[in-house]
Amino acid sequence: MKLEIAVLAGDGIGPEVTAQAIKSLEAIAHSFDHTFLFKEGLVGAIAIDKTGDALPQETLDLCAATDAVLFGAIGDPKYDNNPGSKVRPEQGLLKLRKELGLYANIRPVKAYPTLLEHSPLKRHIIEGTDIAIYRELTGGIYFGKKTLNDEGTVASDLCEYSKEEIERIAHLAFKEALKRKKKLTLVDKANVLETSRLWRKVVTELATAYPEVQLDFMFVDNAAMQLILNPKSFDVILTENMFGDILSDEASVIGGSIGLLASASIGDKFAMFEPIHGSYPQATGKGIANPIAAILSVAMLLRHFNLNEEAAVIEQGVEKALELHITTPDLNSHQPLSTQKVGDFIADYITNPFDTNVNFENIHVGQSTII
Ligand SMILES: NC(=O)c1ccc[n+]([C@@H]2O[C@H](COP(=O)([O-])OP(=O)(O)OC[C@H]3O[C@@H](n4cnc5c(N)ncnc54)[C@H](O)[C@@H]3O)[C@@H](O)[C@H]2O)c1
Ligand SMILES: CC(C)[C@H](C(=O)O)[C@@H](O)C(=O)O
Ligand SMILES: [Mg+2]
Repeated sequence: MKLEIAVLAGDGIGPEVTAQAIKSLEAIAHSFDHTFLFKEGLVGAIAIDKTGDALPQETLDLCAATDAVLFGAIGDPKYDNNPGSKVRPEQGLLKLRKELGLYANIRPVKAYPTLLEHSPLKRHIIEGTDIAIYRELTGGIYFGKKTLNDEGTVASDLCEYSKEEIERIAHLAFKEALKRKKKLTLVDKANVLETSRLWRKVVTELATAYPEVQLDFMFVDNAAMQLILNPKSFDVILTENMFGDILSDEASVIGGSIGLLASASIGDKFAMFEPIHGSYPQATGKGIANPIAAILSVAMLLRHFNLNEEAAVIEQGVEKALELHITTPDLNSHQPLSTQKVGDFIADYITNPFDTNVNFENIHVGQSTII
C-alpha cells in the first residue's frame, strides 16, 4: 500500500517522539513492502515563530491533501505563562481538528501485564483493564463563543452541542462496543448541564438501534472516582470534549504513564493520529520522553487502513520493550533508556520479530548493545 502522511511534529518533545514513530513506520514499510511518504508541516509554537500563525494555510492544505496526519504535540511555556497572548499554539491543534472535521477522538487505555507493579494503583484493581474512550472532539465548551468584558474581569465560554454532533460519535461508540464487551457508559453531568441532558436523550434514543449493547450513564465526578477504584467496570466510555480530555489523562495512571496513551482522531473524510500527552517542555531535547504513545498512534493509523497485521507487529514490539524494561525514565527508574533507544528497539523488533526469551545482555538496539 502507498500512503502519504502529513507529519506535524510540533513543539517540545513532539519532534523527538514523532521521529521514533516514523522509524516504526519505515520498518513496517520495509518488512511488508509498503510505501509511506512523509510530508512535514508546521503547527503550534514553532509555526507561530516562523509564520505568525499556529496553523498556516499551507499546513492545513497539506493535511487535506494527504491520506492521514501524524501529529506530535504543541505547546510552549512562553504562551502558557502569558494568558493575554492573542496567538496560542493550541489554536493550531483546535483549528486543525475543526477544519478536518475530526469529531471522534478514540483513546484506548489498558493495563499492560508487565507494568502492573508500576502503576500507583493496586495490581488487583487494574489487572485486565481495557477501556476505549470515545471523546467528542470538535464541539462543546472548546468551540463555543468566548467573551471577556472590557475591564478584563468577567469571562465566559459557551458549551453547545447539537443532536447531530452527539449522534455521529455515539454511532461510532456503539459500533465499537459491539466489537468488545458490549457495554457503553455515557459520562456526563446531566444533573446540572443542559448539554448533558441532551446527550442522555439522544444517546438513549439511539440505543434502540443497538439492542445488544448495555448502555449506562454516569456523572463525570463519579466516573473520575470509578476510573481509579474500579477501572475494569468500564468497556467503552462515550463523553463530551472536555470531560474526555480530563478523564483520559486521569486514566493514563492505570497504564503507568501518559507516555503510553495513543489516540486516533477520526472524521468522515480525514484522520489524524496523535499521542494524548502534550509537549512536556521540561523534557525537550533530553531524550527522556517516552515515545510509545507516538509509536502506538501509528499502530492506530495502520489499523485505520486495515493494515492489521502490521499494526499488531508494532504493538508486539511495544509489549516486548515493556516486558524487557526497555523503557524511558517514566517507567524505569533503575536503568532508563533514551527516547531514541526505545524507538530503535521497537523498529528493530518490527524488522526482525522474536518471541523467545532473550538474554538481556544480548539485545542490541540500533548499533549499540543496551547494557
Ligand atoms: N495534544 C497536544 O499537543 C497537547 C496535549 C496536552 C497538553 N499540550 C500542551 O503541552 C504543554 C505542556 O502541558 P502539560 O505539562 O499540562 O502536559 P504534558 O502532557 O505535556 O505533560 C504533563 C506530564 O506528563 C508527563 N509526560 C507527558 N508526556 C510524556 C512522555 N512522552 N513521556 C513521559 N512522560 C510524559 C510528564 O510527567 C509531564 O510533566 C502545554 O502547552 C499544553 O497546552 C498539548
Ligand atoms: C492542547 C489541548 C488543546 C488538547 C485538548 O485539550 O484537547 C490536549 O490537552 C489534548 O488532550 O489533546
Ligand atoms: Mg489533554
